Amino acid sequence: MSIRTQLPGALVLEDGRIFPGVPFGAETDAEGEAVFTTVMTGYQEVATDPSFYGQIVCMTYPLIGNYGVCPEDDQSRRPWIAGMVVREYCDEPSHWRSTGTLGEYLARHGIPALHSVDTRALTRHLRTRGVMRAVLVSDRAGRSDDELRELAGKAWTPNTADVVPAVAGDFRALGPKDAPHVVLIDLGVKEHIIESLLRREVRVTVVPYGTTAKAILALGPDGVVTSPGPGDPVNAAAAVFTVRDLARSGLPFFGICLGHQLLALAAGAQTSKLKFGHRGGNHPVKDLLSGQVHMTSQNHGYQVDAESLPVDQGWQIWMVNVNDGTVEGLRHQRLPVMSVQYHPEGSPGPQDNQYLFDEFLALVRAHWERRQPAASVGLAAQASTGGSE
Ligand SMILES: NC(=O)CC[C@H](N)C(=O)O
Repeated sequence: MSIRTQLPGALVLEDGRIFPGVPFGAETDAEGEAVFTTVMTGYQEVATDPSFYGQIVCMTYPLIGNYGVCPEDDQSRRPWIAGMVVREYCDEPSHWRSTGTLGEYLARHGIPALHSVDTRALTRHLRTRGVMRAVLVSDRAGRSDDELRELAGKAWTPNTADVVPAVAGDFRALGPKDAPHVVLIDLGVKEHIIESLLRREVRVTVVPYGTTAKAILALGPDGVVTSPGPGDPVNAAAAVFTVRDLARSGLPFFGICLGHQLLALAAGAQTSKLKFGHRGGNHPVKDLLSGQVHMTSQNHGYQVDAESLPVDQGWQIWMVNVNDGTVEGLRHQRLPVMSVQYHPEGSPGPQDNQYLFDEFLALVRAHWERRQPAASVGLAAQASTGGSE
């Protein structure tokens, strides 16, 4: 028996492969879908990104935990991952913002993790075979490999039901009252999306999953954002009609990740599962209108099927992934509607695509200005240019 097989814990995949490891975090078992992300930093943002709900995340970057955790980096109210798998874990973090270790943090939330796992072999396996069901066991003692394989084969995954209600948030009114008004449909939003909007001095009303288009329009928005979220988009049916009605209403609309997939479904297009998804901080995406390539932060397992998009109804593929050609953004020729499959807010990942919030909010501001009485628009313009007379 090699030393590696004597490690106390293991990640067991549904196809029978076993990856031994040493437990940290909560000493318990977890089930979910095994996926990998290639981001080099941002393990806390990954853990608290609701789109990772029900997934056991393998971090390909080989050293995790070295800068600890801090409350400001949380992207939502708690970590949602089912488990984490890393190569080397650092339990003695060093960073001026750190308030504790990743292990304590995961333990506090009941989430198990493994270190000393051969994450390169695991990643190559998932890339070749595709993401799959898995169980993470902290202590294998008393259970045979075959018993564990059976558990892995029956593991729950977030792909078979509507999992948005598990993560989605409540109603929130944020930002200045007298400002362009964005309504954000929260399907599992990351805080940095909300911060990216508020930083640009708009009013943001966060509404829960299930809010109807009629109720949203009654709030008097100047634009609507539909957030990222977990699971298979076809299961988030409660939002498809809402998105369809809002996109058709003529209001500026920005769909992000799950929001982009729901926009495509609302347009009559189809979505499908990618073999191993896009999760990382350096996915190149080409804007087909400008010809520019941007480095993007991504976390998705599903895609919009390009050939199913009703182009005869004005829908356009705006962006594509340079690595595999998948659809990364949509626009409409007549409606002020845009969507991206990636994360313009980064966190983790590059901030290069923050410009998308500027582009969307330019549409939102134009809508707001059209609604103002002529005299007050003049005053607002004077105030914003520093005019005092
Ligand atoms: N980040 C997201 O919104 C992900 C969307 C969807 N759950 C997917 O995996 O494709």
